[in-house]
Amino acid sequence: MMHFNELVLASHNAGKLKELQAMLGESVRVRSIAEFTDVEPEETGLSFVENAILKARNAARLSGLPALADDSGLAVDALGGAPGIYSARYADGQGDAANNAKLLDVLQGVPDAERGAQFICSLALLRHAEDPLPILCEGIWRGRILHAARGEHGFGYDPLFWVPERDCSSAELSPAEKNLLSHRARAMALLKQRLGL
Ligand SMILES: O=c1nc[nH]c2c1ncn2[C@H]1C[C@H](O)[C@@H](COP(=O)(O)OP(=O)(O)OP(=O)(O)O)O1
Ligand SMILES: [Mg+2]
Repeated sequence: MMHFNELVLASHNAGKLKELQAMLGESVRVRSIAEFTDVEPEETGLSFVENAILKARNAARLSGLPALADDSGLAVDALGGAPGIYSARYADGQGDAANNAKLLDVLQGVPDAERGAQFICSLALLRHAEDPLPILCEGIWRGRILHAARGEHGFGYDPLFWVPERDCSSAELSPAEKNLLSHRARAMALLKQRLGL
């Protein structure tokens, strides 16, 4: 079991930060990496876990605090798991709307039965920048890619992600409900267990 008073969240994504903060609740004082830098580290890893460690290590180094990073993305069955770790960069850095437009375009004509997909979240917590044994947790959320965007909540690919257990898109879920079901919620539940929170 491990206790901190404070940790830094190593993400520059406002949607993610909101969700992670809500899930951590009052259990720990959360600082943002934005207090320490505007520069985003290059995500050079070939797996979610490598990128999560890289981002957490960078944040721990810059802040001197324990650091939690989230590397996540969408893996589409019909695309062999793409965009995967490249989800944020799918449309060459043009942002969420362009990423979603590209995904719809690439999946044009693919029938529902072949539109299965999953969100993946890899969390890495480093107690300090040289921590040789990061705490690693992951979560997966299965769904399917819609034919058009639905809903206004969330961020990223949420408007295109059909949630079978709720019969709506991820962007139609309330923030509280998404935070009970999502890949990030599952990974965070495991992390909280590991930390005794
Ligand atoms: O719950 C989610 N709902 C919708 N989309 C999501 C979700 N979770 C991840 N995603 C998408 C957004 C982005 O296209 C990619 C994450 O990329 P990823 O590099 O981990 O995050 P990021 O660059 O936005 O922020 P940062 O690296 O500073 O944490 O997957
Ligand atoms: Mg990123």
